[in-house]
Amino acid sequence: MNEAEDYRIEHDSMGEVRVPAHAKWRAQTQRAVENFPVSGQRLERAHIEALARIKAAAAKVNAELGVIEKDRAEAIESAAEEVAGGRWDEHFPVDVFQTGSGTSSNMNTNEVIATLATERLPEGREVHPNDHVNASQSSNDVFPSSIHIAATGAVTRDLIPALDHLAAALERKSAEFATVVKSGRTHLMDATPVTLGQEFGGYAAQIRYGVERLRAALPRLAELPLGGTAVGTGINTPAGFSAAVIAEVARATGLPLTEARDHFEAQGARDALVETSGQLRTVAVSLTKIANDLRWMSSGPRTGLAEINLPDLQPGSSIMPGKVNPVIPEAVLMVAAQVTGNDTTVAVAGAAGNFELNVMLPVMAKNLLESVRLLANASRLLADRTVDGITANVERAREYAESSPSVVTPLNKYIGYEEAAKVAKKSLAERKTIREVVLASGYVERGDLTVEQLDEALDVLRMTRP
Ligand SMILES: O=C(O)C[C@H](O)C(=O)O
Repeated sequence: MNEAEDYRIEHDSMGEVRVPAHAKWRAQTQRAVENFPVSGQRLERAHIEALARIKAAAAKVNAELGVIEKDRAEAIESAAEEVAGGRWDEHFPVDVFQTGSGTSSNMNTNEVIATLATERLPEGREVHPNDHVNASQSSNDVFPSSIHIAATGAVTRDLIPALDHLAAALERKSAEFATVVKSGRTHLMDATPVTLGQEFGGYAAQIRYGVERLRAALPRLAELPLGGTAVGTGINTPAGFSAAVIAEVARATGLPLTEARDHFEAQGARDALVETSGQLRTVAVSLTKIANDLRWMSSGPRTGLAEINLPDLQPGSSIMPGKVNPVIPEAVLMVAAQVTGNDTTVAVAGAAGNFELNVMLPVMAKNLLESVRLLANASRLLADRTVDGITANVERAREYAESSPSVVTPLNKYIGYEEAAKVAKKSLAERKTIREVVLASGYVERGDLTVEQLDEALDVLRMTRP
């Protein structure tokens, strides 16, 4: 710490440490602050809350099981509630890139709560960070449990509602654009017609499936290793502790948390975090496809596709007057890139478990929780600031659909694929419509099809509902 700063002396099992006078944390946190000045990034708010919820529940159950005294337990519970509520976040200074088990953050939580709890008790009645706040626990079960709690909360309360919101916005546009016919594109080349409504319906389904994917991962994400303590065996934990603490945290948070079915899987591996991150990556991939389609369809206004208009949100250029850019889809694309990168980090970290513990836990937490937050915010912005305000350039979209050489496709059944290909090429070479070429090429006279059949076959809206 800074020499000029006011300090007090704290102790831990390694000796004395100078701690800033104002700090609620103690010696082990201070050592971690000095050992890990790496990124300047701290635990996410939801993560601190989850740690504190575990400490409150553990204190209650420890008192019920006779592990700690009632007055200390009540003081810990009350202090932990305040920490959970966010009042003491600035007293969580430890960098994310720290000890791989999260011991420094677990001890940071123990120390802050011990200080706050001691302040609530009569003079001389101390609360010890290890003996009381951490009683019946280890970082190895508490810290991963806190990640699972925070992630379950963030996925169910932030991300899934945000994705539902985006899907609903896309579904409204799908209905609004049900009869707006446009050229389909495959390989970025003109294909047979679709409606804009069909495209938006597809986007909505992508997002709905993303929600299904996340819900499918939730039962495993919500399984907690709590009670396994150091290596999954539950050493130093009284019988019944694990189930009772998890039930208490589930009650306090309203989340569907359960005890790990296998405490050795739950302690040695973090596969459920990897799985959830993979589902987040799929959502990011869906958003990338949607954002890119919106950018292409709104490109122009003169020299691009210009089939749709996105709402004008801000001047796009510092030098080109009047230019407006698709800024929200661009932000969404960057979020998706970040989430994809975060997923790689989570996967690499997830693969790094050895024997009874994974020691890349804080970085998994940071990346997973950041991905959830970014995706939730980006989905809401995309819905509210872009999708809701999209309008269609109906005429232009129809013009493209009608001029696509691929509208010749329904003629296959009358004149065969090879003749139809000749018609398509001729229409392009001679800059004529398919209809004009068919009429000029004698197919009607030869009895291959009637003019009525030709008009019906070339009806672009009909082609979208064969
Ligand atoms: O901090 C703990 O409770 C355990 C630590 O992570 C360890 O296994 O060395």
